Amino acid sequence: MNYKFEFRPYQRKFKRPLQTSHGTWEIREGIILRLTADNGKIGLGEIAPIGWFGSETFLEALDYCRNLPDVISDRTIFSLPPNLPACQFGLESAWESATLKTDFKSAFSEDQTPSSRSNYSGLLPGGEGALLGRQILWMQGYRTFKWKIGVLPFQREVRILQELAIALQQATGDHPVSLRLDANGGLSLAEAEAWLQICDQLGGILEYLEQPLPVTELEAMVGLLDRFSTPIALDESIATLPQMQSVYRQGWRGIYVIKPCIAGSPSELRQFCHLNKIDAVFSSVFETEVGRKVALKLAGEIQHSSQRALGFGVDHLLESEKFLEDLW
Ligand SMILES: O=C(O)CCC(=O)c1ccccc1C(=O)O
Ligand SMILES: [Mg+2]
Repeated sequence: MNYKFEFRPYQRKFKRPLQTSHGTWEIREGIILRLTADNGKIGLGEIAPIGWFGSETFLEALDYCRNLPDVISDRTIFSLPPNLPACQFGLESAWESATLKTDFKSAFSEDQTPSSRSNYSGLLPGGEGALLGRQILWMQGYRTFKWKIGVLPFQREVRILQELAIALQQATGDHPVSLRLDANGGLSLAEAEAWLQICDQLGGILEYLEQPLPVTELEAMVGLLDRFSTPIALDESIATLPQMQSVYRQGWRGIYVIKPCIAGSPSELRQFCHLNKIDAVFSSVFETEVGRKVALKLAGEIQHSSQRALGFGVDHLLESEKFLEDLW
């Protein structure tokens, strides 16, 4: 089968630049794909790379799209090299929706993704902003929160964490409350140990510490799993499927943060998660609704038994995605 291939780069601003231990992020750049099958059926897909995180860069993805012909075949879609994981995801998911029994709209009206905010983790603003941000997200219905650490000096962040934890412990309601910390690989071993000691003392509400150490420090992170009761989640270390497979073979039994939009082929991701019993948390890369729908559908197929909140509570951080309506 052949498909007409079209693509549109887009830019979407963060309302406030996002601070992580990798630096500041102001504009999310990505590419929307459109495949039109011979029978007229249309499938959309999204390429939303994060170069600093371990996928191809936006420019590498754009270069790949510019070099594709106007008409492509199934063979092209399923033979992308592993160094283009966000492109693999975008093309294959566009292909899935162009070849599905149902059309794009009805495929998603039967969509099973949870609509209650309590099933999602809300990403807090960095630094002191987390405290007010927590109140706002709470009122919107979030009960799981994620906060980036390794951005401000250690002592300042510890004080903010303690305030956050007290606020969360005092907040009332039936739904369990939890807090995730994400270091984006920016801690030293000594800092990670100090954080984990504090986390262990906070007890129940601390769900996990995400990617405390750089990608190269897997063994040290395995060591942390044994020495502290707060669980460790890998994120940057398992950005793409080959990395997930490698870490799994090396015996990682902590949490896996999966970002479907940069992991690679959705069908291979499905297969990996069905074959291997992993404790998975699905997570956004600030994609638009085109990629998010596919990612959440995958999460629903894979994460069904897990109680963990979906890491897709990020929309409040970005400007509107209305531009999607005028791309074609
Ligand atoms: O996982 C979440 O809850 C929100 C998404 C998120 O934090 C994120 C978004 C884009 C790039 C990196 C990350 C990250 O988890 O490090
Ligand atoms: Mg992370």
